[in-house]
Amino acid sequence: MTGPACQARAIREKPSSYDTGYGMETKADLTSEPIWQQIKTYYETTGKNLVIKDLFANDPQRFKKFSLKLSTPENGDILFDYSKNRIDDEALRLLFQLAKDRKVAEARDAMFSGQKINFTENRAVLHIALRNRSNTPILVDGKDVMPDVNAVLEHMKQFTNSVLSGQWRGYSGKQITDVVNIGIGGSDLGPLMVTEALKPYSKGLRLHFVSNIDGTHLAETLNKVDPETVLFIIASKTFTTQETITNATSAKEWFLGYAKDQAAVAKHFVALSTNEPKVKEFGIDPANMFGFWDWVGGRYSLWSAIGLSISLSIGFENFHQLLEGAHYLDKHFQTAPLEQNIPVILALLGIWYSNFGGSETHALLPYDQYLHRFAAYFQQGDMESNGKYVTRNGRVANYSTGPIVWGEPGTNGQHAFYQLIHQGTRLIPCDFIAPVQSHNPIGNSLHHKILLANFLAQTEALAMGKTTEQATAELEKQGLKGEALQKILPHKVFQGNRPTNSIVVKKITPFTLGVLIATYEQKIFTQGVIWDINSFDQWGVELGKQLAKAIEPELQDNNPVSTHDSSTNGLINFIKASR
Ligand SMILES: O=P(O)(O)OC[C@H]1O[C@H](O)[C@H](O)[C@@H](O)[C@@H]1O
Repeated sequence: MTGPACQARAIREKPSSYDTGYGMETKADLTSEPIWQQIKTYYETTGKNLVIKDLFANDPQRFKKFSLKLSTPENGDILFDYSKNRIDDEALRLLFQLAKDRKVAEARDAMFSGQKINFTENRAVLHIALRNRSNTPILVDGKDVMPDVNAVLEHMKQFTNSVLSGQWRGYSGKQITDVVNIGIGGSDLGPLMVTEALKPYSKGLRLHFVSNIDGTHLAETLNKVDPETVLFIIASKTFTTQETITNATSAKEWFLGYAKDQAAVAKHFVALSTNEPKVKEFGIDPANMFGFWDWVGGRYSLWSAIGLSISLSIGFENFHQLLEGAHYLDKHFQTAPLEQNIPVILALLGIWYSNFGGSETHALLPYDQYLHRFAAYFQQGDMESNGKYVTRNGRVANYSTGPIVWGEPGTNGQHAFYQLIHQGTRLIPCDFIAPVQSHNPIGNSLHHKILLANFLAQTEALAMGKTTEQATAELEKQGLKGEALQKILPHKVFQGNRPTNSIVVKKITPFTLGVLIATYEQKIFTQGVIWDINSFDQWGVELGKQLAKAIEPELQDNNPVSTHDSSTNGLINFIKASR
C-alpha cells in the first residue's frame, strides 16, 4: 500500500512515545477540530451579539430552560441558574457537541475507573475514591483501593473521637484545646477553607494554620497556644516541602523547649503524609501517621487524611457528611447527561467566554462570610490544575487554558471591585453562591435578608444594566436637564450583559459544601479534558523551588554575587548590603 491511505495508517499505528492515559487515541489539536471552528463562526456571527436582556424578553421560559435543581436527600434542593449568560440554544448545542467530540465522558470514566490519567507522573487520579461512600471497588494496578481508604477513615474517626472526648492527653495530662495544622498549598488551603466554612459545626477546638515560611506566621501562632494543650498536625504529601518541614522543625524545637522530653512529641505531633520513611526521620511515631497515596493530588487532598484538621474541628460525622456531599455530586457528574450536568455546563460556559469571548478571569463570589477562603482555595484548585500551556501531546497550546480565578465574599466585593465588573472594559464571568438560610439569623434575619437582596440585585444589575432612557428619566427626576444632564448621562448608563451563574443552596452544611467543592473540581476536570492538558501535575512550581535552593546558600555571607542576571544580582547584593 502506498499513498495517503498508507500514510494515514502509519500515523494511526505509530507507537506513541507517551501514554495519554485515557486508553484512547491522541486527540486532534483543539483548534483544528471541526466543532471548534463551528463554535468560532457561531460566536463571531451570533454569539458576540447576544444580549441577555433581549434573550429574557424573547423567551418567558428562559429561566426554566437554563436552570437545574438537584434534590439532596437531607440538605434541601440546590438551584443552579445559568440563564443570565450570553448563550442561546444553538450555542449550547455546539458546546455540548464540543464536550462529546473531546471525549469528556470517556475521560471522566477513565478517571473514575482508576486509569493513570496523570500520565506525566504515571499516576491515577482518585480523589473520587476518598469520598466513594458507595464503597464500590476502584482498582489501581489491579488492587481495590477502598479497603485502605476505609482503614484511614477509621483511624481518623478514632483519633478525632479520642481528642474530642478528652481521652487523648498532652504530656502533662491536660486535654487538647488547640490544633495547629502545619502545611502549605493543598495541605493547607483545603482544610483552612473548609474549617472556616463550617465553623458553625465546630466542636470546640481552636484551629490554627501555619503555611508561610515567613517566621511571622509560626511565631504569631505559637504566641496563641500552650505547649501542654496544643496538637501539631504536620500535613505534607511528600514530607519534603521546605516550608512545612522548616516550620515543623521550629515548632518541635519550641515544644521541646517546654516539654524537655523527646517522648512527649508522640502526644503532640501527628503526621499526614504518603512518605512514612520521612515521617519517621522527622521523629513522629508511624502510629501517629495518617497515610494517603500518590493518586491523591495535593490540591484534591482535603478528602484524604489531609482533612484530619477538618474532622477535629467539626467532628468525624460531619467530615463524613462532607465526603457524602462530594460523592453525591460525583454521581451526578457520572450519570447526568452532559446537557444536564452542572460541572459540564459550568466548564462549557467558561470555555465560551475565555476561548471565544476573550475573558481572562473568572470571579467566585460567595454571599456567605464563612466561605471567605473559597476563591483562594480554588485559585490553587483551578490555576494549578489548568495553568498549563503544553497539551497532552506535548505541543504548545494555541488557545488560552485556565482562567485567573479570584473573588471575595459579598457584600465586601461590591464596595471594592464590582465597579470594574459593572462598568469596566473587560468581560468577567462571575459565579454567585448563596445560602437561603443563614447560620446567624441575627436581627430577625435582617442581615441575611439584606445580604440576599444584594446577591439578587447584583446579578440582575450585571445582566440587565441601565439604559440611556432609564438613566435620563432618573436624572430628570433629580431636576437635571439640558447640558448638565448630558454631561453626566454617559456615566450613569450600565451596558449590562455581564454574565453570571447563580448557585443557591438551602444552607452551607458539610454536605452542601461537599457538593459545591466537588462541582468546581469536576468543572476544572472537564475543562482540562477539552483543552487536552494534564490537570493533575504541577511542574510549573518546580523552577522557583530549584532556584530558591541555589540562592539560599548565597545569602549566608555578605560577599557580592555576580552569577545571575543583573537584576537578580542587584537585588541579592542590595539585601546583603542592607542587613
Ligand atoms: O503536601 P506537600 O507535599 O507538602 O505539598 C504542598 C504543595 O506543594 C507544592 O509545591 C505543590 O505545588 C502543591 O500542589 C502542594 O499542595
